[in-house]
Amino acid sequence: MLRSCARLIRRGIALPGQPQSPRPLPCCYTTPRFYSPEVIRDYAMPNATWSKNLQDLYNRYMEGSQSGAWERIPSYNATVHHIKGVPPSRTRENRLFTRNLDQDGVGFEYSMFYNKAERRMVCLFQPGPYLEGPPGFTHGGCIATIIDSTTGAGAVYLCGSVMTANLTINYKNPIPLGHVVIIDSKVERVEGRKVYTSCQIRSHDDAVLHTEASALFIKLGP
Ligand SMILES: CCCCCCCC/C=C\CCCCCCCC(=O)SCCNC(=O)CCNC(=O)[C@H](O)C(C)(C)COP(=O)(O)OP(=O)(O)OC[C@H]1O[C@@H](n2cnc3c(N)ncnc32)[C@H](O)[C@@H]1OP(=O)(O)O
Repeated sequence: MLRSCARLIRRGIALPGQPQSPRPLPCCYTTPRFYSPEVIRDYAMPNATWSKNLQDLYNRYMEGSQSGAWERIPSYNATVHHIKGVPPSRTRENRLFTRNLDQDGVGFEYSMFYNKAERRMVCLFQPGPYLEGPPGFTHGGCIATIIDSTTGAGAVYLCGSVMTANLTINYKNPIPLGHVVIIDSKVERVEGRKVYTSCQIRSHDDAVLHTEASALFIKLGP
């Protein structure tokens, strides 16, 4: 028992009633074991794994972007590239959770469009086979992730840097893997540092309401 407690403490894991001891980052975070520098790519562009439904919706919003109503949001595989601009190649191992797989089509396949006048961020989403929860359906945590990312991107585009403080989700109908859905989010109001957003997920043809959600983001300092 004593020996296993000592082992936990050595690994920096806090025992009940004890503060967590500082410990160095494991080497997998500090040495480039998992990545080699790669050319930066915009993941929000069509690829061969997109279904006709996803491609058709994308084309429709791209037409909307020609009138200036909608703006396509580029998407890279590290959050820092959104904030600091895009270097020619990746230099860090960290990856954005929704863009962390090397193979197209198996995970989060999506593209976002922003409507500034309506404070809306829309995400066209095709969940791949690696996002399974119940057999054949999308995992609820993945649905939460794409809602957080869409409402969060809407809050960022309106207000700058934010963090999610609260996310409330009503799962109404399961989302079959491979089916295309539209995540339609809106900034409802801004009160001081608080940014209130709402969101609905509907099937690509608008026939099924899959999910309803609201999220609160807090604006961060400069
Ligand atoms: C993010 C940048 C992305 C950039 C991308 C750009 C391009 C777009 C591309 C791709 C989209 C990607 C988008 C990704 C989105 C993902 C976001 C996440 O996953 S964030 C990780 C999960 N969230 C946390 O880990 C937060 C942990 N919590 C905190 O750090 C703090 O609690 C924080 C910052 C939320 C607030 O802390 P305080 O100290 O700054 O502020 P206090 O004083 O506590 O709160 C301010 C006000 O807010 C209320 N408040 C705070 N939390 C609340 C809550 N849970 N419910 C209700 N009110 C709350 C308080 O009551 C206070 O209100 P009163 O001013 O007094 O009226």
